[in-house]
Amino acid sequence: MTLEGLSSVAILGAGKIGGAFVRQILQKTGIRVYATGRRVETLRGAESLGAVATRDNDEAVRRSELVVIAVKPYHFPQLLSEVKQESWKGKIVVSLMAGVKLATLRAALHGAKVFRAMPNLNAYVGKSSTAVSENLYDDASRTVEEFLGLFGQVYWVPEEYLDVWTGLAGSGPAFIAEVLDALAMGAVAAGMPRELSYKAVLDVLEGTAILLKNGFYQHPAMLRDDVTTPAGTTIRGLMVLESGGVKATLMKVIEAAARRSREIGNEIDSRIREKINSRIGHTA
Ligand SMILES: NC(=O)C1=CN([C@@H]2O[C@H](COP(=O)(O)OP(=O)(O)OC[C@H]3O[C@@H](n4cnc5c(N)ncnc54)[C@H](O)[C@@H]3O)[C@@H](O)[C@H]2O)C=CC1
Ligand SMILES: O=C(O)[C@@H]1CCC=N1
Repeated sequence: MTLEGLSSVAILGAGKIGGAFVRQILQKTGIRVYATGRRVETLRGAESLGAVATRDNDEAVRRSELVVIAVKPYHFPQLLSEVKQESWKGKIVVSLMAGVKLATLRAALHGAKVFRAMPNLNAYVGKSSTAVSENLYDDASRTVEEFLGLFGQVYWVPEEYLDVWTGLAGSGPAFIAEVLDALAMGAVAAGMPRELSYKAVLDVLEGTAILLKNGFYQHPAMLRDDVTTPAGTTIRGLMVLESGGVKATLMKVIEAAARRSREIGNEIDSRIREKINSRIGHTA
C-alpha cells in the first residue's frame, strides 16, 4: 500500500507529538485522521485541525489502516484495555512511545504489523529526524516509510539503536533549547538585551547547521578550529567550556537519556507481560 492507498489513520493520544502528526498529515494529504485523547482540550485541538476527534480508541483503530500510538509509555496498558484484541488484526501500527520494545508491542498487539519509531517535536514543521525499526514487511514497510516521511527525515535502524536515538534525537530538541537559552543568557550577562541575544543565537545555530550539513567541514572540530584565533576571543571561551566539563556533561546527558529509555522499556515490558498472563489466567 502506498500513502495514496491509505484512506484513514488513527492517532491514539493526540497530545504534543500526536498533535504535530495530526497537523502535518492534514496539511499534506487527504487522509482522514481519527484522533483520540482523554481531555476535552486535546479533542478540541485535534478537531480544530480537521481530525475526527473521539475518546473511543477501539473505534479509531477499527476504522483505520494505520494506527499511531502516541500516548505516554505508562498509559499503554490502559490504552490496551480500551481496544479489543481483534481490532488490531491486519493493522499497521507505529508506536512512538519511548523505550517500549518491539517484543512488548508484538506480544500485546496480536496480528498487527508493528513498527517502533522515534521522531522528535520538529515533526510539527516537517523537520523531524525519525528512526524506525524494523523493516520486516515489504508493503507495510514502504507505507510506514512514506508516512513517516511526512514529518521529516526517516532512517531505518536496528532496534538496538532506538534507545540511544531517543536520548539523542527524540529528546534532542529540549537539550538544544537549553543550550541556546544558556548562550542567550550569557549574552545578557555580558550586557546585551535578551531579545537581540536570542535572535543572534538562533542565526548562529542555523548557519552552523547549514555549514556542517552541507559538508563544508568534515568534522565539527574543523569548524571550531577555523573560528579560533590564537590568543583571540574564542579560545578564551573554549577554555571556560573545557574547565566546566561541558563536553563531558553533554556526552553524559545523552547516555543518561538513552539509559532511561531502556529502563522504561523494561518497566513497560513487565507490566504488559503481567497483563497478558492475567488474561491467559482468566480464560484458562
Ligand atoms: N513530546 C515529544 O517530543 C516526543 C514524545 N514521544 C513519545 O510520544 C508519546 C507521547 O508524548 P507527548 O506527546 O509528549 O505526550 P502528551 O501527554 O502531550 O500526549 C499524550 C496524549 O495521550 C492522551 N492519552 C493518555 N491515555 C490515553 C488513552 N487511554 N486514550 C487516548 N488518549 C490518551 C493524553 O491525554 C495526551 O493528550 C510518549 O510515549 C513519548 O515517549 C516521542 C518522541 C518525541
Ligand atoms: O521525554 C521523553 O520521554 C519523550 C521521549 C523523547 C522525547 N520526549
